[in-house]
Amino acid sequence: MNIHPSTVPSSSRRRESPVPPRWPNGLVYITTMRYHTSVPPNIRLQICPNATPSNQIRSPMSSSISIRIITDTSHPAHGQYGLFASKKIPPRSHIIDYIGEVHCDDRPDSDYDLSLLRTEGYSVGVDASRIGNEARFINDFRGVRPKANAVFQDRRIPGGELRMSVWSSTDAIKKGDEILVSYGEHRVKDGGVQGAWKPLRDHDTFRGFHTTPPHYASKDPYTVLGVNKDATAAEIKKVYFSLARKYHPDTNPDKGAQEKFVEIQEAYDTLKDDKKRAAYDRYGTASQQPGFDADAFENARSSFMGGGGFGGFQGFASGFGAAGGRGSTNMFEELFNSLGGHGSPRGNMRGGDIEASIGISFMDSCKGTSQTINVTTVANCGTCSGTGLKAGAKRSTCTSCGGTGTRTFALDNGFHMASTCPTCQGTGSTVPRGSKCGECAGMGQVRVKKSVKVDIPAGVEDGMTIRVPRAGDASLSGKGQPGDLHVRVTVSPSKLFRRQGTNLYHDARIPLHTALLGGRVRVPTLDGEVDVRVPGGTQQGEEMVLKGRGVPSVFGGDKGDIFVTFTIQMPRTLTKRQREILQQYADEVEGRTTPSARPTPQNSSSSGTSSSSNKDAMPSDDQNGTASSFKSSPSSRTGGPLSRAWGSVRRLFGSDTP
Ligand SMILES: C[S@@+](CC[C@H](N)C(=O)[O-])C[C@H]1O[C@@H](n2cnc3c(N)ncnc32)[C@H](O)[C@@H]1O
Repeated sequence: MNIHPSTVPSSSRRRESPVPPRWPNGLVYITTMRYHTSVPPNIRLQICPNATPSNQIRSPMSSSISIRIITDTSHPAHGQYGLFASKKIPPRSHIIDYIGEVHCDDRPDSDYDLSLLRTEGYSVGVDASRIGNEARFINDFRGVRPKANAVFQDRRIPGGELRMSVWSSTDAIKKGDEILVSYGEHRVKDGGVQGAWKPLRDHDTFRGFHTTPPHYASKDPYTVLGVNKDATAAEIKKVYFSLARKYHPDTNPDKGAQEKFVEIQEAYDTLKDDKKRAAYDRYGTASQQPGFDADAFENARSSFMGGGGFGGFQGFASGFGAAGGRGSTNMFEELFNSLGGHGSPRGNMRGGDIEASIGISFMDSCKGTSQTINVTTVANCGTCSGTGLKAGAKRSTCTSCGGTGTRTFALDNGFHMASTCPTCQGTGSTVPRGSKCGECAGMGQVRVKKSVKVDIPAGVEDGMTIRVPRAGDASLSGKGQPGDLHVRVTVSPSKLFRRQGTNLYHDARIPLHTALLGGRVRVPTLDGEVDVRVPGGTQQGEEMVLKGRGVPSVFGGDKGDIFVTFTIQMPRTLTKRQREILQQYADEVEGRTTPSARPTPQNSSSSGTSSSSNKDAMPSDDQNGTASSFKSSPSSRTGGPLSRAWGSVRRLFGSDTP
């Protein structure tokens, strides 16, 4: 079990870029992602492998966009803002990243919450409702234009952070045109766009996106249409028409017809266009993604792969996959593995860490305790033993990524970036239709509640985190180690002690006569109360130290001390006799003689006894032997008139003489 002080990072202050023109007051403009506390450390690591989130990567298009108020009264978002092209934006160009607050909590009221990733049971969003950049002003195309001219596509930026980026689609965006995306069909209701950008919780197709995923053919178009690689344009067209007629959703009531129809459309879109077909033949499915740049791809190939020949994207992809048979030293493999890995090491990747909190009493924090907490973790499905398959069924290689678990596409700056394959969620394989395990719906994993015993060592402090190894989520592959459970400890404050490190501080209230004459006071310790002797002449605020009675250090070492601070309680009223005696005391202190206030014979003798020894004013250890030092001021050790009045004062104000 490991313990460390809370390390919730206080985000360092960064200089942000100047606010763009027409940025509304009251909104915070940021160019780096902010991470909300709802993002667990393991998820944050998946999104941003580096400790510091990268700055907004300035796209070459950043000077081509501007925020404008929508003045067109026919626009459904009239009076609101939109993002416009201030210069021509070429097709398939990276326009901007969607920057905001990365979070894992539910934000049902935000209209600016865009889904970034779904992983390990978490739905990660980027919410730009209060803080964000220009991308938050991008509207939906419905009611504005017949179709969207931009798409969302996730990507890893140089530095490794996962971002949702906006790209122009296959056509250029003209200067002055509004940049419009599709928020997704489900968001259109009664002619208006409602609650846009919110996550689609239970829709497989939209995994990883709140919005419609960018449209690009993810399957082999030749296979989809059932034509040979060397089929002529006329042959392809003929097959397409016959398949389109067969699967058209208007005429085919089958459940899967619409999906098949879309696949056919996508395949035909690729093969009917000579350029697209040639790109597909050379680079595979990656070539159909927005932003794919064949030249940059070639450059990357020659620089990263040493110019070695390979036949196309699929061949390339297998270069870093487990089954590819290539050496494991190419840079892509290293990059991918460092980003969460989709090559062979992924199979053994440990499960995710989970977090929980626990509340304990002050006394338990000092003495240590053991508690059982209930947590919900991801566990391998008991029915299919984590395979996600029905008995006897087999997984098939993911056709979107060729089994690599990663999709690669080109950025407009010439880099190629990896992102988790949305079809297989990085596993490299999919469960064939009808083969899914009924218990876990093909996931191989289920969420289970379990009890975990957490040993809390003596000395733990408020805000510390205790790590319970391997009590977290099961590994995705079922082969790696489970993640850890991080338990944040909240310690309730004590009414008796203040704590500083291993030392404890206690305020002991003592009556005036005990302070003056000495006496005893009951002082709490971690092992029960002890009787502490108060030296006569104790001053307000003086301290006594009970050595070794403090808290043990959680990191090992000696126990601290208890510091007892004396607070003297003054009587609010005095009887006549008390007043007389005090008057006598005052006279003596000030050198006056008042007959009426002179002490009686008994008083004199008592006073004489006390004054002769003056022992009450001397510091002494308590009878339990715990008090080992006493810090007193020299002024408390005065004798003379004070000592002569001791006997009277003792009789009048108290009886607990030492
Ligand atoms: C992400 S914001 C877009 C920026 C927003 N127009 C603004 O000024 O802040 C999403 C919101 O914009 C509005 N919106 C965007 N596209 C729309 C459309 N096509 N029709 C109606 N409202 C739209 C809706 O109010 C929606 O909740």
